[in-house]
Amino acid sequence: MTAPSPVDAPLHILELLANLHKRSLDQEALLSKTGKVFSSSILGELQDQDPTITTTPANPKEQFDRLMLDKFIALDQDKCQFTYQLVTAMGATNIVEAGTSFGVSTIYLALAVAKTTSRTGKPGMVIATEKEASKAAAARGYWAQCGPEVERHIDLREGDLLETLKDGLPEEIDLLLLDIWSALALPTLQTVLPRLRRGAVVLTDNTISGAKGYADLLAFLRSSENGFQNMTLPFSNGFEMSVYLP
Ligand SMILES: C[S@@+](CC[C@H](N)C(=O)[O-])C[C@H]1O[C@@H](n2cnc3c(N)ncnc32)[C@H](O)[C@@H]1O
Repeated sequence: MTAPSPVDAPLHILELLANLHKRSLDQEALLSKTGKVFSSSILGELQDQDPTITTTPANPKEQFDRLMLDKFIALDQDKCQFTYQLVTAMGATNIVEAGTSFGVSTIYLALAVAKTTSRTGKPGMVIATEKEASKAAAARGYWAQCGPEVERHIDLREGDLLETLKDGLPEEIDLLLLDIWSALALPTLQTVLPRLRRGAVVLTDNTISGAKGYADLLAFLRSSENGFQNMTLPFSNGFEMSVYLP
């Protein structure tokens, strides 16, 4: 028998999360033959399905971004629940999320931080990041539906995260969630790295199926001189848990 959800939250939030995960999976099923979205390689599959989509080799990134504008691409529900458990177990209160999209994983992070801050009295914040204004606005709408307990623990930084994460990070970060286009993962880690505390955790989505795109990140994480201990957790498509022990 499957264990019930570990997420301790009011019913309206659990129902909202279930609904958002379903919408995300429905979109992904339509979007990709493999059922998952990893990188701009999705463009070829999209064109097969809808010949009206034109890909211009000169600007595949722009085309990809346009196609992703209304897509959730939410972190899978079991990975979100695991992340919630981990954040709670660590007592993590300073978290960076790259990226945020419509804010599904952010809700789990904020719920876990809220729980720890109310127990310990420590301040805590999820620094969320999204470059698309329309996605950021929708995410804020979902967080408002969750209520002030969730909203007040999220600092959403709109724009390119390589800029928005440059300043104003807490002295010590407990956890970094890398749920971002693979090419951005290593630059994001390098931006946040100076603030990672000893014992901080970096979680990276899809490190089995996306191993090619993540080659530079995985080489960095697995190089002994960079201070990470890594394990690929056996979730669908892989979920890398890297503990920073320099
Ligand atoms: C996989 S989705 C994140 C899903 C989210 N964690 C969730 O579970 O709902 C990645 C998001 O990163 C955003 N993104 C891509 N490049 C970015 C950048 N340079 N700065 C900030 N956000 C970016 C995309 O617009 C997309 O919405």
